[in-house]
Amino acid sequence: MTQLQQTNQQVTPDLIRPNSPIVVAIDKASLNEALQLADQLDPSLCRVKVGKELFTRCGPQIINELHSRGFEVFLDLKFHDIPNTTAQAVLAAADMGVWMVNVHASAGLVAMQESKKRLVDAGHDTLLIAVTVLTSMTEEGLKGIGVDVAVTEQVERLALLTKEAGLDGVVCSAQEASRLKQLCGQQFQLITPGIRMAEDSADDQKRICTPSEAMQNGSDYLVIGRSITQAADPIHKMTQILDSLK
Ligand SMILES: O=C(O)c1cc(=O)[nH]c(=O)n1[C@@H]1O[C@H](COP(=O)(O)O)[C@@H](O)[C@H]1O
Repeated sequence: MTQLQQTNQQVTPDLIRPNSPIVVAIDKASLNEALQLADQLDPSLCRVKVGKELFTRCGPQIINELHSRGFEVFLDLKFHDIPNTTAQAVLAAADMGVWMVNVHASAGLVAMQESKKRLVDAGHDTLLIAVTVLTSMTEEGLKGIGVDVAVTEQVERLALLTKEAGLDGVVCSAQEASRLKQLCGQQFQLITPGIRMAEDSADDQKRICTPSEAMQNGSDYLVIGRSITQAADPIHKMTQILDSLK
């Protein structure tokens, strides 16, 4: 580990490791709104995800604030760049002490391998996962970007590439989870957004599942945003979701 990396690393306070598959996507537009929501959530019942909007507005301060409240944080910045840039960005994320970080599998094998190597070399145990095909995409959407195969085929191809690179798992739709567990093994972690209760609006998500379907299919973690964050009572909604998993 270099001196620079050492000095960049945050000392993370003691975090609570919840026995829960739920990761709440805190897709809010300001530090205040994000913390207002976080203060209603319980770090023993869920983890939280910080994505592009919130991180671009608040920077590392939001990570520190969530850590100080005991939350394990998934920093979802979906890095997609040349290998050196991707790997250095992953290292910078891990230096903040986050629980999980992601890249796009379509950045390629070398970018993923290099990212994993820099985490290992720096002694980080941050989980590193790769996005396969966004849950907002359909076969038609893939065709539009020149990928002329079925969504499931592309998801499987990118999951196998991610496994080959030595990453911990992938982001996929829960609709693909049982097939990916067969293909990549039980240890390969499946993080699944696009989770909706039957009564919820799908919004811009295309490949969706209910929480219980997702768990039955083999998801390890359920990323849930608007169903919880835009509910009149987010805690009540989360309790309903947890009950639906019993
Ligand atoms: O990497 C992600 O978290 C992600 C990948 C993906 O394929 N689809 C997807 O929706 N996400 C994220 O998961 C969250 C889903 O939010 P809701 O649709 O509001 O539940 C958002 O923060 C997305 O950025």
